[in-house]
Amino acid sequence: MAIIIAACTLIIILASVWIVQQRYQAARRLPLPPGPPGRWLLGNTMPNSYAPIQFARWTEQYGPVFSLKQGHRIFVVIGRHQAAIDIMEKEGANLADRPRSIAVHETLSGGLGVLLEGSGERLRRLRRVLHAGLQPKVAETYEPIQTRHAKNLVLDVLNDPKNHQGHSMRYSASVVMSFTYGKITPTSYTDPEVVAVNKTLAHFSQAMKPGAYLVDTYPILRFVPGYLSQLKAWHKEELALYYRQLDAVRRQMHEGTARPSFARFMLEHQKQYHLEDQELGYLAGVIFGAASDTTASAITMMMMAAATHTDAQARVQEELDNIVGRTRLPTFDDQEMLPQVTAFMLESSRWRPVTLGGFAHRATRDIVWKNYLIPTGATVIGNHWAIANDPEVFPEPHRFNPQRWIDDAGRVRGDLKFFTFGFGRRVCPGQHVANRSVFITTALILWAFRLSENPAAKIDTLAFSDAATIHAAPFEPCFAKRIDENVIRELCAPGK
Ligand code: HEM
Repeated sequence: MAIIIAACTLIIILASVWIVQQRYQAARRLPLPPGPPGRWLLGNTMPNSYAPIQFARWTEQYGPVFSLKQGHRIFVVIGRHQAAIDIMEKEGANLADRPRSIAVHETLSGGLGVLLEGSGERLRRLRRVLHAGLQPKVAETYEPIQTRHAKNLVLDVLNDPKNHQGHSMRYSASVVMSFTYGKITPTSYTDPEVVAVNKTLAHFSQAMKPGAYLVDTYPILRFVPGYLSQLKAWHKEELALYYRQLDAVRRQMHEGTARPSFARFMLEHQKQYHLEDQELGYLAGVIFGAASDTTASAITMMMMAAATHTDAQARVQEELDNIVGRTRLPTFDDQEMLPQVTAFMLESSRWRPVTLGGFAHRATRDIVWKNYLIPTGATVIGNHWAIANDPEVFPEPHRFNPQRWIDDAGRVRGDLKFFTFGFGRRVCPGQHVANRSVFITTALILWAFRLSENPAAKIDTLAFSDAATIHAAPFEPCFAKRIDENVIRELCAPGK
C-alpha cells in the first residue's frame, strides 16, 4: 500500500513539474508586445528628451503595452490604466525589483539609497521602517507642521506673488526638514542646509538623465579609470552632509531636546529595524530628495491648474465659502466636507503628473499578458503621462475636469484611481504625507486667493523641465485676494 501511495505521489509531482515546464516553455514561445521597429543588433533608439511623451505617442500607435529593445535589454512600457492594473499592480510581487543602476545607485549613492535598490532583504528592511515612520497614523501627527507652513505659504504669496514657485519650494523644504530632523525654525530655500541638500538632489537628477552615464548599458565602462570619479566624489560629499544632520539629532536626543522626527524615530528603533549607521543617515537624507521636489512641483501644478481653469476653481471656492466661511481658515478636520478641494487636487495630479514617466521596475519572473510575454529581466515602465491620458478611464483626458472625481452623491469617487504615487510594492511610502501637504496648501491658497491668467503673459501649461520630477517653467498668475488682507494676515500669523 505504502509503495502505491509513494508511486502515486511521485507521479503527481512529476506531472505537476511537467505541466509547469510546458507552461513555461509555451510562455517563452509567446512574442514580446509589439513595438516600433529597431535597427539590427542595436535595436531601438531611445528618445533623447521627454521620453514619456514620445512613449505616449507609441502607446497610441502600438497599443496599451509595447516593447523596445536596446542591445540585449528589453523594455516594456505600459500606457493604459487597465494594463497598469493587470501588470504593475497584480504582478506587483514579480515587479518589485529595479533595473541595475551602476552609475546612480551603486556609485553616486554608494549602494545606500532606496529608490533604486533592487528587491530583496535590504529593500524589505528599508521599506518596513519607511512605512512605520510615514504610515497614515504617523502622517497625521505631521499635520500641525504642514498647516503652519501652509499659512506661511499664503503670507509669502501675499507679500511676493511673483515668486510663488520659490515659495512652494520653501514650503516643502521646511515641512520635510521639520518632520525628518525635527527642525522648527522657519527654513528658507537659501538656508545653507537646504542649499546643500538641494545640491545633492541636482547631482542625482543630472546622473539620472538618460544617456548621462552609458555604464548602465555597457557595464564594462566601470573599469575605465576615472570614469566614475565625479560620482564617487559627490557620494562622499552627500554622506558627510547626511551624517552631520543625523549627528545633530543624536546630540539633541542626548541633551533631551530632540523633537519628534523621522530621524529620531529611526535612531530609537535602530536595533528593531536592523539598520546600520550608514543606512540610517542616508535614509533620512534621501527623504529630503524624495519629498521636497515632488511636493513643491505638485503644489505649483495645482496653482497652474487654478489660474488656467477659473470655472473649476470657482466651484472649489463656492464650497469653501459654504463649509468654512471667510472668517476662519480651512483645516484638515474639514476635508471630509470638502470633496471639491480633494477632487481639484486629484485632477491636477492627473492632469500634470509630476513624475511624468514613473520609475522603472524590473521583472523577476516571466509575466504573460494577453498572449504576450514580458520576460524575466525586462525593464518595465508604467508611463504616468500616458496612463493619465487614457481616454477610456478619463474621458476627454486633456480637459482639466475635477468633476470626474465626484460621484452622483457629491462625494469623492472611491472607484477611480490614478497612479500618482507609482505601483505595486514600490508605491511611494510618502504618499500620506504628500497628499496632506497638497490638500492643505490647495485649501488655503484657494481660500485666500482667486488665481487667473495675466492676459499679457499667457501660461504655457505644457512647458516643464525634462527630468524625473518635472518642474513648470516660470509663470506669473494673478493672485486676487478673496478675503480682506487684514483677515488673511491675522489668521495666517505665526503662532495663530
Ligand atoms: C506629490 C509628492 C510625491 C510624488 C508625486 C511621489 C511619487 C513617487 C513615485 C512615482 C515613486 C516611485 C514609485 C514606483 O516605483 O512605482 C516614489 C517613490 C518614493 N517616494 Fe515619493 N512621491 C511624493 C512624495 C514623497 C514624500 C513626501 C516622501 C517622503 C516623506 C516620498 C518618499 C519616497 C521614497 C522613499 C520612495 C522610494 C520607494 C521605493 O523605491 O521603494 N515621496 N514616489
